[in-house]
This record gives sequence, C-alpha cells and structure tokens, in this order.
Amino acid sequence: MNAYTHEVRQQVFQQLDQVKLAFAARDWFPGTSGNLSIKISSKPLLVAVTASGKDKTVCTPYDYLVVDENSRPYESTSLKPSAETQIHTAIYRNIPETGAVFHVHTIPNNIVSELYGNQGYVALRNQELIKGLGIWEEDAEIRIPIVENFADISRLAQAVESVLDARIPGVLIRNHGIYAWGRNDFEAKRHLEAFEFLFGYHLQWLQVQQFAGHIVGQQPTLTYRATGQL
Ligand SMILES: CSCCC(=O)C(=O)COP(=O)(O)O
Ligand SMILES: [Zn+2]
Repeated sequence: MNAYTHEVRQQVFQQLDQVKLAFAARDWFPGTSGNLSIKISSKPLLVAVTASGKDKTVCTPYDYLVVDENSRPYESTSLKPSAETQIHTAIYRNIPETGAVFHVHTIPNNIVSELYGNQGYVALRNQELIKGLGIWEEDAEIRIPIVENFADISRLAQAVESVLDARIPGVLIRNHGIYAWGRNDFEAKRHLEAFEFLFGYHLQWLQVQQFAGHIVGQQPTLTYRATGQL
C-alpha cells in the first residue's frame, strides 16, 4: 500500500472524484446521502473519506479528508469526516484486504432491506451477476446481511462489524442503504453495481410474478424461487 504523501493523497482524491461522479450520474446520492472511502495505507490505517453533508453530485477542493483508524482527521482541517466514517474503518479493520468502501442510498436497496429486515438477510440465487461479486461457484446462493438502522453510529458500526462475512462484500442497513467494498475502487464499484442490479431484478421479478398471476387468473403468489422466503 502507498506511503502517505501529498501526491498520493491528491491521486486518491481524484479516484474518489471519478467514482463519485459515476454514482451521481445514476442518482445514487439523493439529498447529500452516501459516502465513499479509499484506503491510503494499512499500517497505520489511513483512509481518504468524503466530508460530511456535501453535495456529492459536484467536485470542489473541499470534498475529502484523511482519517486514521479511530475515524479522526489525520491532519488539521475544517472539514468533518462523514458521519458514518466508523462504518468504513470497521470494515477496513476487520477485512484487511479491503481497499475501498462505498455507501449509497437507493430505492431498491431500501425496499429489499425492509422486505427482509426481520429475517436479518436477503438470500439470492440463480443470477449471473452473483459472479460480479467474485462468487463463481455453480448455483451459488448468497445471503446479504441486514442490520437495523441504529441512530447511534458507534452502535451501527458495531452491528455492521458483527455481521461481516469476507465472502459477501456488502451489508444492508435497514431502510437506509448499502455498504459495499472491494480490494480496490474498481472492485468495490463492481460489487456495488452487482448488488444494485440484483436488488432491482429481485423487486421487478416479485412484481412480474404478481402481475402474471392476475393475467392467468390465478391467485397472486408471493412464492419466489430465488429465496423461497416469501
Ligand atoms: C442526508 S443522508 C443522512 C446521513 C447518511 O445516511 C449519509 O449517508 C450521509 O452522511 P455523510 O455524513 O457521509 O454526508
Ligand atoms: Zn447513509
């Protein structure tokens, strides 16, 4: 991992700009929601993270800062780190190969998290894009953990930490959003895109099933083969 220099910091900030603009183009940052981070060094843990409350559809010189393993600014700055920085550092600490962590609020990830929040996970299978999560086994079933949306960020970060599964690069927070990560920004972006596709597909498939049930004159069914849960 890179040693920390001004040049490295600027390069990582530019990488964050690229990811931010790509996600903003998809409307993945409504109302200033969401936060992004890229690891700069492992020992000590130094992470470039979005400043709190910023409009993530634009780029300014005041969008990012560097924090340490305790989620505190590493250098003197007037910027506040993301209110959810503790979730980022918890992921970096517990899954050491992690190089980037991205968080977005979308309607599909919020609905899925609410639909399956009581059981604590959403199970998905029979989908090619599971390979986008780096899981290539035949007929893989994945279980994406869901935690409650505690207002206290330390408690929320602990809840996320308690369900981390190195095989599944994401955790849903109920009626809040998703955290996804990878070994670098490219991989974390691919994972997040794959999750969002899987959630969008799942919700549309549930709707199509209802609609198809009406068309053929059957009772609407909530049975869904990918999860067997409903
Ligand atoms: C306005 S969204 C509420 C806070 C949140 O969930 C989020 O993702 C953005 O918080 P940040 O402090 O990173 O701007
Ligand atoms: Zn959030």
